This record gives sequence, structure tokens and C-alpha cells, in this order.
Amino acid sequence: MSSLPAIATVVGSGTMGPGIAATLVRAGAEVRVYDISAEALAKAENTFAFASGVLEQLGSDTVEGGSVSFTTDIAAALSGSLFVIEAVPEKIELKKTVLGQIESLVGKDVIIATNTSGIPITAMAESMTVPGRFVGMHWSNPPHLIPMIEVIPGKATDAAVTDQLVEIVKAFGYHPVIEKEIAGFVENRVLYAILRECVALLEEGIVTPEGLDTAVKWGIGYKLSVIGPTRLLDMAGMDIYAAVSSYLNKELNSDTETPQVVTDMIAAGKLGFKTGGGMYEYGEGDVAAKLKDITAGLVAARKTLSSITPV
Ligand SMILES: NC(=O)C1=CN([C@@H]2O[C@H](COP(=O)(O)OP(=O)(O)OC[C@H]3O[C@@H](n4cnc5c(N)ncnc54)[C@H](O)[C@@H]3O)[C@@H](O)[C@H]2O)C=CC1
Ligand SMILES: Cc1ncc(C(=O)O)c(C(=O)O)c1O
Repeated sequence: MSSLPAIATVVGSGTMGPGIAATLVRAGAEVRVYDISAEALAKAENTFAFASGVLEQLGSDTVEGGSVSFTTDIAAALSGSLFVIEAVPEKIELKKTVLGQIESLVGKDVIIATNTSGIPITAMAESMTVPGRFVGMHWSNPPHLIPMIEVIPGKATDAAVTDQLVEIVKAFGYHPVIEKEIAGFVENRVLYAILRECVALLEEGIVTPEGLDTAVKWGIGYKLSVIGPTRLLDMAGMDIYAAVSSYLNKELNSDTETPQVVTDMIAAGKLGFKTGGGMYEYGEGDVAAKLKDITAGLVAARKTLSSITPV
């Protein structure tokens, strides 16, 4: 019998919610998508349809019986639900309020997972009545395409709940990675170490954005997508790592604040794809074309990577 809960609810339907829902529906679950904003839900219906189309393109396993509904009625979204994924904005107080709402509407044995990017689970669970059923479930964007999920128990999370979440993740064909709780979790700690250095290199004018993207895509991304960093150390040799790190580590950027260049871009309304300009400028139709290319690339890469020995 599949470990996938028959009825699941996604709370918050912005960038992440619709792709999460599409993944669960394809695996056979009845998914309710809840948001406080009717406008967000209307957009989410389109994003859900797009993500479902991508899963079809990918040819991922499908289980009959999956369905989706969208609602601004939280009680209806949670009625009879067996598994809840919270995906509201990354603000701890908002998340705590929403968790309180969810807990007041579901039974004590319902697992509540959070898609936080890195807020410690224990801090988020502080005011929960049953914190043992609460667990981190960090999907990566785009959630319908990146088949890895970080599973992070907090101090109060029941071991059985962590085990159940691992089985749920496996049931829809993703790779679960169990981690000890730490701010940012593993994926974003590594990503943000890379991004800090990248932004510093751009800010210092060492390389152009195009040059940086080429160096990282082919010199790092391509290689790491096949073998992973631990194996890379073995391939390079500890002697090489020791020799290079002895002079390089002290040179790497170690700023603790958000880079000024990013703060300035935000002030100028340059947020990236969502405003039509960021590190690069996008003209009419450019963002849609880029997203199409990125999706096609991720579909092709996932097919290839799935067919070779992992890490
Ligand atoms: N965007 C990304 O690349 C990733 C985001 N995450 C995490 O996932 C969570 C959601 O992120 P996004 O989808 O990017 O956020 P978003 O801002 O795109 O969407 C959040 C949605 O939550 C809704 N919302 C706000 N308050 C609500 C409430 N009280 N009840 C129900 N819905 C409410 C908003 O209307 C919005 O539609 C955050 O914790 C974020 O850090 C995790 C992985 C990747
Ligand atoms: C820049 C950035 N920040 C956070 C996340 C996340 O995982 O929360 C992502 C992502 O791709 O998922 C990201 O790209």
C-alpha cells in the first residue's frame, strides 16, 4: 500500500504551492489548495496546470485517482485532510499563526509539515499544541521538477513522524534527505555560500554575469550534478583540497549582511523575473522564453541524471 496520504492540503499557493500540489496529485492524492488570497488561487490554477503538463512531459509515474481543488475556505481545505504542507511566506510570526489555525482544524494525528527555506523547526513549533507531529519538509524550486526533499525534525518531532514523512516522500518518487536541524538546512547553506561569493565577484567586477554563469554552470554545476561534493573531494584528492584551501579559504567572502548591490536593486524595483529586470534585463516575452528553456533543460537533465548512478 502506498504511504502517500489519500487527502492532503497545501496551505499557501504562491511560487511553491501549485507545483507541490501537482506532484502529489500525480502520485494519486486528493489535494486541497488553500490561500487567503482569491487572486493568488486564480493564478495558482494556471501554475498548477502548467506544472502538471511538465510532469506529463517528464513522464513521471502517475497513479490514478488524484484530484485538486482550490479554496479560500480553510475549514473546507482541512476537513478530513491527513497531511498538511504549510507554504506561506517566510515570516516566522505568520507561520506560527497559520500553524495555530491549522492545528485548530485537524485531528491530533495529522502530520503538519512546513516548507520553510530554513527557519529552525523547533522555533516554529514553540506555540503548537502537538509539536510532535510537526516536521520540516523543504522542497526546492521548481518543486515539481527537483526530486529531492530535505526532511528536518525539530527537537519535539516524534521519530515516527519523521519516518512517515520519509515514506511519503519516497511514495511520490523523490529522494528524502534527513538532516539535523540547523538554520538554512543543508541545501540553502551550500547555495547561499555559493551565492555570497558569486555576488561578491560581480560586485568587485571580477567577471561579467554571463562569464560567471558559464563558469558555474559548466565548471561546477555540470560536474556536481553528476557526482556530488563529497565524491568530488575524492576525485580531486585531499592533498589538492588542502593545498588550495590553505591559501584560498581566507580570501573568500565572509560578509554577514545582504550585499549592498542586492539591496540597491530591490530599492530600484529590480527583483528579477517577477519585475522584468534583475541581474539581467528582460524585454517583452523574454521571461516566458527563459522559463520555457529552463523547464526544458531541467526535464532533459532530470531524465539523464535519473538514468545514471546516483551521486
Ligand atoms: N520561492 C522559492 O524558491 C522557495 C520558497 N520556499 C519556502 O516556501 C514558502 C512559500 O514560499 P513561496 O511560495 O515562494 O511564497 P509566495 O509569497 O510566492 O506565496 C505564499 C502564498 O501564501 C499566501 N498566504 C499569505 N498568508 C497566508 C495565510 N495566512 N494563509 C494562507 N495563505 C497565505 C499568499 O497569498 C501567497 O499566495 C516560504 O517559506 C519559502 O521560504 C522553499 C523553497 C523554495
Ligand atoms: C535563491 C533561493 N533561495 C532559496 C531557495 C529555497 O530553497 O528556499 C531557493 C530554491 O531554489 O529552492 C533559491 O533558489
